[in-house]
Amino acid sequence: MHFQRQTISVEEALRRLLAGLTPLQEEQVGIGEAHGRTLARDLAATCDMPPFDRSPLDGFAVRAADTAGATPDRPVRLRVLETVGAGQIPRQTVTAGTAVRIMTGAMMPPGADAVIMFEQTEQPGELLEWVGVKRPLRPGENISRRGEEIAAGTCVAQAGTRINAGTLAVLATFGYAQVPVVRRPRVGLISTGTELLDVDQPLEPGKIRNSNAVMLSALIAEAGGIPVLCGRLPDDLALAKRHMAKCLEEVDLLVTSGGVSVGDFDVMAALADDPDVTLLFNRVAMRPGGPTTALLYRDKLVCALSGNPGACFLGAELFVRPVLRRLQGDREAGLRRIRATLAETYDKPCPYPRYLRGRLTEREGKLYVVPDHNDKAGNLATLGKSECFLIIPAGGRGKQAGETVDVIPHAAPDWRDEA
Ligand SMILES: Nc1nc2c(c(=O)[nH]1)N[C@H]1C(S)=C(S)[C@@H](COP(=O)(O)OP(=O)(O)OC[C@H]3O[C@@H](n4cnc5c(N)ncnc54)[C@H](O)[C@@H]3O)O[C@H]1N2
Ligand code: MOO
Ligand SMILES: [Mg+2]
Repeated sequence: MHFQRQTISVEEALRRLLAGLTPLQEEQVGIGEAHGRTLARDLAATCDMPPFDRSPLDGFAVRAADTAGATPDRPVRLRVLETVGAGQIPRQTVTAGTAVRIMTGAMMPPGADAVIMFEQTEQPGELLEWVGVKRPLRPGENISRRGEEIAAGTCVAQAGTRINAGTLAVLATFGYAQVPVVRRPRVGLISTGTELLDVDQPLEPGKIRNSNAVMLSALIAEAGGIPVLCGRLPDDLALAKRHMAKCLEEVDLLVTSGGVSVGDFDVMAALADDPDVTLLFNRVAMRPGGPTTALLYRDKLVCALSGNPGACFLGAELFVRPVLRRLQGDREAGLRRIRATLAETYDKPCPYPRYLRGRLTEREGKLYVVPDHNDKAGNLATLGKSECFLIIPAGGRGKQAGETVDVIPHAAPDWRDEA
């Protein structure tokens, strides 16, 4: 068994994982299916936005010069030529002494160079043949100019961007009914452990239900992958190899849980000696999840996470999520770190950096992180409440309340599985 292992940092482990990855192929999806997908190409504005000069208000389109000297007591009266609603094309030209009644979003009539809102005219709400303008306007006032926000040809969405509601609005505006996205990575999931029962099975002595598989499925889907459940494996090396090889044929990446430590039955650890395997790492300087392993099996990536639920969750967030983001072309795949003030002392010493689950709170403009003291690698009761990992550096006596620590927020879990 692999008692001698080279320990590498989390950053180095991530570097090794991402180094060999190239984004998967492009495919086209309808915009209705594009939410949560990742753009495969830069997309440009196909027209100016707005595409024509328009009114941002309900009011009157006028010539600013006509409104000089207007006051509430001495309004300037203009003759109203017509009414233009959004979507209509004005027929009249505004000339000296005239105005056009115009609605928000409607095209500006020729001749007009400003808009006055209803509220700044006499008798707003009444349909009259004239309008009394109660203040002077500057030329150009209250007009949204063609192309003022976005000029045609400008890049409006970049390759590698995760498509959210806002991106969808941009794509729709420019007529992208079909969207070029990166194919979603198919991720095989294998749970190792003779002790595992399915979720719907009654407990038996010495056994536990498989909680990692559904947790990992959800995390994979959140990161844009398609989880492919490849079943459970007893702790048998030959069987594990055969099963893994078969599963790998159908997927882009395999994620396993359990069997990475130095136990007699830790099958994933034993694979390190296999001639078909190139080991990327099998010990990371972190707690929990120190024995987290990554390897290439016949050139396909296998992330072998620790079986302990807390360590498995950490491994998935630190390593599997960035791998999936990179496979989808996200150039910034990696771990976003922020700094926060520790709200409660955590003074357990540890030879490696400790990645504690935590929650973020804000008080008087300052960001605090509250560590989860339910931090044994096998504990899972508080997983659902975790918002981030906070990092207690190696050695020393932990960190005192009030000290600053590095924090890795969980990626916003606003991506539900759309597979
Ligand atoms: N002598 C040593 N023993 C251990 C060491 C060590 O350095 N020397 N490291 C410990 C650490 S740290 C961890 S982490 C675990 C890693 O264990 P494995 O990844 O080999 O995982 P297993 O042994 O298969 O299981 C660990 C634990 O998790 C439970 N488990 C496994 N799979 C699931 C699942 N799908 N759902 C829920 N729970 C699961 C399993 O029953 C065990 O209790 O090794 C330590 N030992
Ligand atoms: O690396 Mo283990 O998950 O600390 O117990
Ligand atoms: Mg083990």
